[in-house]
Amino acid sequence: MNYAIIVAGGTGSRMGTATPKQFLLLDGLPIVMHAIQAFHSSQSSPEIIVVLPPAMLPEWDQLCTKHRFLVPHSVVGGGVSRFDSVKSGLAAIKSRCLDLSCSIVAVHDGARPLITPAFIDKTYEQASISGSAALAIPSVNSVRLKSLSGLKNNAYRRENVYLMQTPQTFNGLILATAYEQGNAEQSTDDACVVEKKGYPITLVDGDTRNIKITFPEDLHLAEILLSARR
Ligand SMILES: Nc1ccn([C@@H]2O[C@H](COP(=O)(O)OP(=O)(O)OP(=O)(O)O)[C@@H](O)[C@H]2O)c(=O)n1
Ligand SMILES: C[C@](O)(CO)[C@H](O)COP(=O)(O)O
Repeated sequence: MNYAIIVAGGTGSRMGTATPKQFLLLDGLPIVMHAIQAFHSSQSSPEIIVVLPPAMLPEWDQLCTKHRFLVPHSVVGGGVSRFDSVKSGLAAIKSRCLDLSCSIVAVHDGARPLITPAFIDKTYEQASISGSAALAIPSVNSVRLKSLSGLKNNAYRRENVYLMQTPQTFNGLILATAYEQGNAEQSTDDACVVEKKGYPITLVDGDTRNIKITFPEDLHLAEILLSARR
């Protein structure tokens, strides 16, 4: 069984809008609904769990009705950090899946609306082979690393640097076991959490257009990228 956890429980503080960014409109539809739609359209056809800010739960049905959004999914409340929100999504999967080792679970940012079904399917296929599959793109800029003291910096081979995207997709048991660790709350992505538990991460070529909406200018870029698709 395939599952998708779409994390949309953040506040979007860097975006600076009163409405959390994942509910802002992109081409007339809330950003997070684009991501949900892409998973629904994928051949992997996962059961979709959307993690929302708890305060948003009572309004969600009305938002779906307003936008005639009929894609099947369930919703759960998120936590203070992305880590906590993924855990909420995993708890929902655990309550309905008897054997997690037979499942594949993708985690995707609700703030990445331009993901396509083809890239989603690539991660499910690879995770079913190697247990993990995280989208990543190579750095196109030169890279320097700061020393631990922060006082020096040195050139680093950019060929060795990959920028992580989502979805990040895993065998369900691997992901659930990794998220039981108490010392991984600071991890910024799922690959980090899984790696901390000692599992290897398989990188899958990502897409430069699969941007995360973080700052206001990202929304303008997303509009342009979306119109170029048509
Ligand atoms: N407590 C949280 C924090 C983040 N996220 C989700 O994780 C994704 C990536 O996080 P980010 O882009 O950093 O979103 P925010 O945390 O909302 O943004 P900011 O850091 O600017 O406040 C987003 O889809 C966001 O909604 C979440 O589900 N629960
Ligand atoms: C998961 C992620 O999108 C991979 O690039 C990213 O790490 C999220 O980080 P943020 O600090 O929540 O923006």
